[in-house]
Amino acid sequence: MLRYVTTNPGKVHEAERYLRDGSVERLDFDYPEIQAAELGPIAAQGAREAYRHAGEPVLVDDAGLFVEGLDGFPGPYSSYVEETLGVERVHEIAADLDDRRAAFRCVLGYCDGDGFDASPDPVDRGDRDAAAAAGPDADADDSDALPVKLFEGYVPGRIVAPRGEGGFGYDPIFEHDGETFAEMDTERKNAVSHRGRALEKFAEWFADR
Ligand SMILES: O=c1[nH]c(=O)c2ncn([C@@H]3O[C@H](COP(=O)(O)OP(=O)(O)OP(=O)(O)O)[C@@H](O)[C@H]3O)c2[nH]1
Repeated sequence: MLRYVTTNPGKVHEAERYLRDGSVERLDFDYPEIQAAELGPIAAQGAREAYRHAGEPVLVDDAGLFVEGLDGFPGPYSSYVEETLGVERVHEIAADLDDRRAAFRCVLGYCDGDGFDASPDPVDRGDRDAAAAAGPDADADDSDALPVKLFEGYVPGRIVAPRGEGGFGYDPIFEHDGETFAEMDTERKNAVSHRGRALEKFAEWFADR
């Protein structure tokens, strides 16, 4: 059984379409997240932690909002900023910027405790670089050697005044193609979103392996 490991019901709701054949179940576990400038290393280490906890194949989802005019902030800190400042404050800060372009990114990390053909891609390389930069202690635990396969999704947009009732998180202030994510139904959001794109890549790879 594959476990989709997250504390965020909004993520699970969006993933259901891709995971609905009964072979995946949500596991509500708050795995420890490392601090890093990129999502890849956070998802990779999170997948290892989640696998160690679950003892069966896991998929974790690390996501964030990257605002151009704020040099990518809040990025990997999106969850913390949502909890502390709140989405409305992020919009207020962005409203003063000349450049309100933004992007959502999502990295899914899959770990089954086994080896598989983890052909290097830019995200995988980022993980290795980050592990090297973290110093020798980063490799102290044997589980750090567990291979993790990463899948990335990205969607460009811009920050606008809040509109719409759907979705979760920053959805009301993120506009793509004239609509905010909170104005889209789940199917429409999945068709264009960072998570939908990453899940599509994962589902294709998972079915073929
Ligand atoms: O408007 C949004 N539309 C999205 O599609 C979306 N995806 C993620 N986010 C936000 O970005 C942070 C992720 O943080 P995150 O990956 O650490 O997840 P999380 O802490 O919510 O749960 P977990 O999966 O780690 O348990 C959190 O603030 C999420 O609300 C989104 N906001």
